[in-house]
Amino acid sequence: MGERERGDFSEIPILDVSALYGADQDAIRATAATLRRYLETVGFLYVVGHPIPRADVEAVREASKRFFALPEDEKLKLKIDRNFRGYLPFAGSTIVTSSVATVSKPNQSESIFFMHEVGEDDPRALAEKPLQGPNQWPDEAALGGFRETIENYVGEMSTLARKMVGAIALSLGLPAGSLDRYFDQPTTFLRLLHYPTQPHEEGLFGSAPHTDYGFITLLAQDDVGGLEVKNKAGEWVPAPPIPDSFVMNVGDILARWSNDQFVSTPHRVINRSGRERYSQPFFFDPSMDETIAALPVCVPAGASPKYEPVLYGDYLMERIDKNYHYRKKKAAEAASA
Ligand SMILES: O=C(O)CCC(=O)C(=O)O
Ligand SMILES: [Fe+2]
Repeated sequence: MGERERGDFSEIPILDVSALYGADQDAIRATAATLRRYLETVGFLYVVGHPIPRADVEAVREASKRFFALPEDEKLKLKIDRNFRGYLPFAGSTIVTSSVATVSKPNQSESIFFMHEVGEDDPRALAEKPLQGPNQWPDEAALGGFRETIENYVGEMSTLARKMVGAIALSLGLPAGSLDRYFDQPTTFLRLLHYPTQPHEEGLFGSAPHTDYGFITLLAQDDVGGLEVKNKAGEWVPAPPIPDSFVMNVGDILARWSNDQFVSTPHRVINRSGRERYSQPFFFDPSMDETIAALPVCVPAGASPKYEPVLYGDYLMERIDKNYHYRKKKAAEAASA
């Protein structure tokens, strides 16, 4: 890709990140510089050359398939709770804050969320801080090894995400560790998604056009395809499966933090393959109690930042309450109380 402006792309670029795991400073800088270009122009890229074993990605996919194959009443025992952990049944979320389209039909997917683990006796859970509590795990008797598989993957993905945090800092000309403190207690979501094959129907999506809320997303998908990313011309550019890659994208808080230097690009899923699709996005976000204010390096001299500073926890709660049916009623009640 040459000099290009934001949104001017017709395919999703591929970045080999293996240099980030070595000691060659020139190679690290070159990787960071390329990353910067992709985050500025596309907001999406494939990450290859990472050290996460294919078997660990596939183990999560197999665990996901086993979970979604359970009877609905078993899955509903883990129904998503006030801390946003658990099972979201088919047609349980509608994206209403989309800037891309007026969305009314429910997403054609079911999913289960696992967030960063917060034990019942953790001060954050005891203080009833929003979105801080334990995960809901399936019965070991029904799905042996499930929790271990998920927790191992979350550990590996967190390490990769921290590598990318360092590369993003470097890409902006900051010291590699300069953003680390924002992720001391990261807000993480592993979402396991199951998309049945869907009928041809206007305005019907597996995942309706949206942008992601957080900092970065690292997504593993199976070999079915169906993810599409919107370019400046309004075309939906496919992000087809590439073996051993993660699709990485900029979320809204990274765009905001970068004063819109980096772009949070709309994307959607339509699964008309005739096959079931499984994907596993991992969302890696700042600590809830960190304030996100425009990075000075991203604000032109003499200009003011485009956005007010925001506490990440407040920002996230607002986004989540707007987007999920099951929370809307509660949020409205709280607002009128
Ligand atoms: O399943 C996918 O490929 C994308 C899912 C997605 O965009 C999301 O959950 O935010
Ligand atoms: Fe997304």
